[in-house]
Amino acid sequence: MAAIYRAAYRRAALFYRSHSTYVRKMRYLNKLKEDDSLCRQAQTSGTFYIFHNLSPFLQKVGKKYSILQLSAAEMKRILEKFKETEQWIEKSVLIGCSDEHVPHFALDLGALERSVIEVELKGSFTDLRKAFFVVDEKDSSLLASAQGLLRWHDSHQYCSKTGQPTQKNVAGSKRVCHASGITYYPQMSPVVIILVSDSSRCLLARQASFPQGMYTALSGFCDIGEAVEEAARREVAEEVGLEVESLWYSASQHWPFPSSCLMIACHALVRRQQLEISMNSLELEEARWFGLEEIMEGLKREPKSAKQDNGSYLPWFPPKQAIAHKLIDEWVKQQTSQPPQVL
Ligand SMILES: NC(=O)c1ccc[n+]([C@@H]2O[C@H](COP(=O)([O-])OP(=O)(O)OC[C@H]3O[C@@H](n4cnc5c(N)ncnc54)[C@H](O)[C@@H]3O)[C@@H](O)[C@H]2O)c1
Ligand SMILES: [Mg+2]
Repeated sequence: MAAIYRAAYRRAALFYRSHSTYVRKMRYLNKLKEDDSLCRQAQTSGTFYIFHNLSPFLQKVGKKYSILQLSAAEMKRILEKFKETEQWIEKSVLIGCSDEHVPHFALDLGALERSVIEVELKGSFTDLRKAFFVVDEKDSSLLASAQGLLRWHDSHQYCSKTGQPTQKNVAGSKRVCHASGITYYPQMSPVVIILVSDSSRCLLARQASFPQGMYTALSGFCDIGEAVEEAARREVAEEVGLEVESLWYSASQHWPFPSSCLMIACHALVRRQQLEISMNSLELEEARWFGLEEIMEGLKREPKSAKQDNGSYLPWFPPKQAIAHKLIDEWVKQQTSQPPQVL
């Protein structure tokens, strides 16, 4: 028996020595997703981020907003206040873990009285459209993915083939319809976002629904069967009537509005021979070229200071939490650090 334990100990020690903190963490999370009883046990020692009808709970200290992590014991105390049983904990979804393998869960308390929780925990459930932009950047991506997963569960309670209820696994990484045997997995919609440039200017556009004065890069949902490159070329052609000459990938981001998009951000150069914009006015209100100076001024401008005395608005661009901001920033860096490219 002792030999078996020694061998197991040696294997564990080897695993710890030969894998980084990151690898161990990812392996642990993967195990929690696959193993219901391990995950149920993890819920008793994990921390909880709470939501109310998809709005995350925020606390304000001075001018700073932060998200609250409840311990399992605090979570239990809140639920007991409502005479709700711990069964509620089963509704939570796994959203990550610390380097020390403390698992993090998100739980939507939408069925409970909102104001009672707010008074008890000294904070407020805040619409994600505000919360996303006022918390620290790492917290905004955590809120976005937690809300995305909770939203997906909320809207996939029934099997689309049989109409029967689906059941989530403990971690919330899938739902199963036991009548049909179909397994459903959380989904995101791929969206391309493209910053078009003619090498000395870049093209930004606005939709009529945008806040006044805000311009951003072109974007669009990928069609089924399309590669990212094809979607990017099609969107540029559809929205502004230009043909992309070359395209390169920059970065990606999970974007929670209106619901779970995977933003795939690219830079594109268009043919110098055809720089005339032919805007699709069903989708866009305005699309135009911006020079470097105007972009640099727009990046410094706050939405609040964009309104002029005559009622018109000076251009401003999405905040740093949006991947469009990164694309615009990168374009400025290209312009200021490299000689202009000749097509
Ligand atoms: N994070 C950022 O920096 C950033 C910047 C720009 C746009 N976006 C996001 O990109 C998304 C798409 O941008 P867009 O409005 O230009 O797209 P778009 O040009 O494809 O037009 C939207 C239209 O596409 C159709 N559509 C096709 N597939 C869809 C799907 N899976 N979900 C919803 N609608 C679908 C609908 O008719 C919708 O009205 C938006 O959700 C927007 O919030 C994010
Ligand atoms: Mg679009």
